[in-house]
Amino acid sequence: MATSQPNLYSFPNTEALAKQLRSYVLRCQNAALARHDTFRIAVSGGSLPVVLANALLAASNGTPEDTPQFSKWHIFFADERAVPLDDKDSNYLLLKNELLSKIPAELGAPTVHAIDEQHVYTGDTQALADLYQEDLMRSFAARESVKLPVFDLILLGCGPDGHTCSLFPGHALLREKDAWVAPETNSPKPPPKRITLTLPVVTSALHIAFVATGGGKKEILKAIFDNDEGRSLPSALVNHGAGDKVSWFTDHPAVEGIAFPRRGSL
Ligand SMILES: O=C(O)[C@H](O)[C@@H](O)[C@H](O)[C@H](O)COP(=O)(O)O
Repeated sequence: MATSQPNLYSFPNTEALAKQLRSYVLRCQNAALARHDTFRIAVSGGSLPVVLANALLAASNGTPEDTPQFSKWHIFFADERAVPLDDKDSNYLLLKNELLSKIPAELGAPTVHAIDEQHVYTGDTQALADLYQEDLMRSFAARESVKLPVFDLILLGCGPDGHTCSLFPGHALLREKDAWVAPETNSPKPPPKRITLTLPVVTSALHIAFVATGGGKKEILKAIFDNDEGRSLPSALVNHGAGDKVSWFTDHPAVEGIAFPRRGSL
């Protein structure tokens, strides 16, 4: 467990949030490119792709620091629904529609690691998770000694029950220690079949950001940040496991009445 605390940022509206999220993601990108000339990132579904697109498709100030170098990005999915890639429930389709298809050609194209669609049709969610883990191994485990992949950045959402990725409260998956990617066959949020990064993979990332906006998130954020009973919620477990590597990007309605100290800028 980390001894440091997560960073909780709160902004007046989603435009202000997107601006700061852009700075944050590009700082992570620039540090990663300086380190290993590639930027390995995982993204969630839900409301995140829209906010991310607002952040990244905004006009650059023209400096290299403020420019997404998409050709050096490897984008993975923090979780994905076991559906074909053109299904309305696919996180890949959502990201494609909101962001990937709108990236101007001069910014280059990212390498996107989608699930193996053929294994969606077999209905074998374990095999789907295993194949995605193999994809991660090809990208991260050049050496056999690599125990866990270390993403440069993982971008997450937080559900009204405190779930993140497809890690749901009280689920045995939260105790997974070895697998990098695991199947979920009975998700309380539809569709039921999914694959997800496991908690050790999430907390091993260099940077982890949650985006949670709107008054509908108020109660669950209070439970995560202010109440001891919320400690076992999946999103709280990310906070406890990764400490100040975690940054929450929220708007004011989502954190109304929360005692945990918050900041208004990076
Ligand atoms: O594919 C999914 O279902 C998501 O990855 C899931 O973990 C999502 O991030 C949360 O449910 C928050 O969703 P919202 O941002 O829409 O509240």
